[in-house]
Amino acid sequence: MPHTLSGKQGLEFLGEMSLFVKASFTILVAFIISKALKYRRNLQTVSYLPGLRPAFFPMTIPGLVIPTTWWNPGIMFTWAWRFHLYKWFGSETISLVPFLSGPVALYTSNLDVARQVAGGSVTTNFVKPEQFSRSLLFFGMNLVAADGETWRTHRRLMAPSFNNDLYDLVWTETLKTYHEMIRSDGWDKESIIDQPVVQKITFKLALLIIGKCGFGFPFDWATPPISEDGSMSMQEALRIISDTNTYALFLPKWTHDLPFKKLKDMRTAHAQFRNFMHAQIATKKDRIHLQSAGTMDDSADSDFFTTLVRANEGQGSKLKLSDDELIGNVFIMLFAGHETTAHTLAVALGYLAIYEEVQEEIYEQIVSVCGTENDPELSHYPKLDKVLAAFYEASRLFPSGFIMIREAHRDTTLQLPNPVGQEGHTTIPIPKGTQVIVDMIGVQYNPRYYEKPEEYRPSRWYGVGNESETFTAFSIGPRACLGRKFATTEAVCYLAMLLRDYTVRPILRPGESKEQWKERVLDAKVVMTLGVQDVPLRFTRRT
Ligand code: HEM
Repeated sequence: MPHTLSGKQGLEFLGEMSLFVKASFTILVAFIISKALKYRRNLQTVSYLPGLRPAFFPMTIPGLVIPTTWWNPGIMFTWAWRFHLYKWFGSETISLVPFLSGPVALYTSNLDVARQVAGGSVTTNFVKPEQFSRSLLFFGMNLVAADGETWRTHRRLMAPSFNNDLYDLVWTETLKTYHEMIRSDGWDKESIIDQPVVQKITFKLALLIIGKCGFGFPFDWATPPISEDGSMSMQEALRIISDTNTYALFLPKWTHDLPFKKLKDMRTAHAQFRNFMHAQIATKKDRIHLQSAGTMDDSADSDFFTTLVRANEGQGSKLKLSDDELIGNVFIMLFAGHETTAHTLAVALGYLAIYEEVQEEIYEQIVSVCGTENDPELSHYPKLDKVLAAFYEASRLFPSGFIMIREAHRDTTLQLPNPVGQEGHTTIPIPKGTQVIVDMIGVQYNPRYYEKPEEYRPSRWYGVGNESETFTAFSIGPRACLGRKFATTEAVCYLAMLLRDYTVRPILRPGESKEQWKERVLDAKVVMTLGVQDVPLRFTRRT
């Protein structure tokens, strides 16, 4: 017999239902009120500075998976809105206050503000927040992620290795590697070489140069570094680590073991890379022990890998590194030392391919400085300022270190310079825990500093010295990039050889114009650093 509700039961049921609806409604109202109160508090925190009011903070899972829209800017908004963002709000420093979830932050495209937060002086009120440095800490504490006394120790240990002997070696090895590439990839047998993804060669080059010069690895173009079991090249492992770093950063740790292909690749790459580093460290330790015993000459071992391993062994320095710090620094130097340079070289070649007149101007300088027969020498470097400018300008438009995240570790203030044309500044309070993000894309597309910032114009850097702080893509102040001269030495040498021997042109799709190619190809993609889409190029040997 079908079960039916009596009148009394029906009333009770409706009563319970309405109780449930009432309870849900009350919870919803309480939730909305608490969010609204929190939102108001957050607006106070940023002194009601104009800015974005999205649902989520950009560096959260929704920020990563949902494309850039007005209600969810996502991780790419500083790139997607690079021409308008700060104009919209009439300020070079804006706030970002999510109304659903995530911390508040200030984003700045102003260099004076960047100096106040990212300069990294001893008395700084701002530190690198650990939750965002996590992607750099997979393998252990290191120079890039560290702060305070730990940072000072790591920097003091590493900085002396970045000297003229190193740059001499970088130059020599880049020349050698260029010739190896020409021979082993068969470029010497063809007059036209198509590279559908130029990053394949720029990444290989940059990894080999950091490996040879910074670590003394015995690899070359034909036999690049591979994992201990031979199953994965280290270039591939580092690419996967970089591509999947957002999973590692934002997904809870337990999810990393789930049986999805991306996660499996991530685990394999991490394991292979870790084994590779352990094997290299073991080999280096053996050498150091033999050298200490006087049975091996140590004059050739001046690379920073030796410095790190010695510090781990408690030799040669008062500064001791733990095992985790050793492996953390090995990873960071291999990583920072190649991905940044490789992306920027790909971008520079992409722009030079479409701006033929700029390419010709640079070619003429190369030939006038080095001739067409002999390889350039390191002493030519200062005279190849147009080559350096081509690289600098690529790095301005695609700054591989695209955001520098800092957090106030005590209550402090910031001086925000008034808009262009108005003297003075406005001081705003910054409560402890507030994030201040230096938007390097914003800085480098800021019309206050660059005329027609959207244009690729290497000439703006002609004559600008290698150390000049007017060039900001390597950051500023005591925490500026330690590898700047390393990167520019490698880039100038490689570009000088390549552009002297070959013309570079874009590989266009049928019916595609150069302008359309530029729109399609010279577009950013975020991995661990800011990269560029696959750049397809044609190299034609100059006769
Ligand atoms: C185009 C190439 C490069 C660019 C645009 C670049 C950019 C940067 C930026 C913006 C920072 C500051 C990051 C922050 O404070 O959050 C930085 C730091 C650093 N870079 Fe580079 N970099 C490049 C190449 C290199 C190379 C080749 C190496 C090593 C050989 C290197 C090693 C480092 C290190 C160790 C730091 C940390 C310095 C410190 O905190 O004391 N970089 N780089």
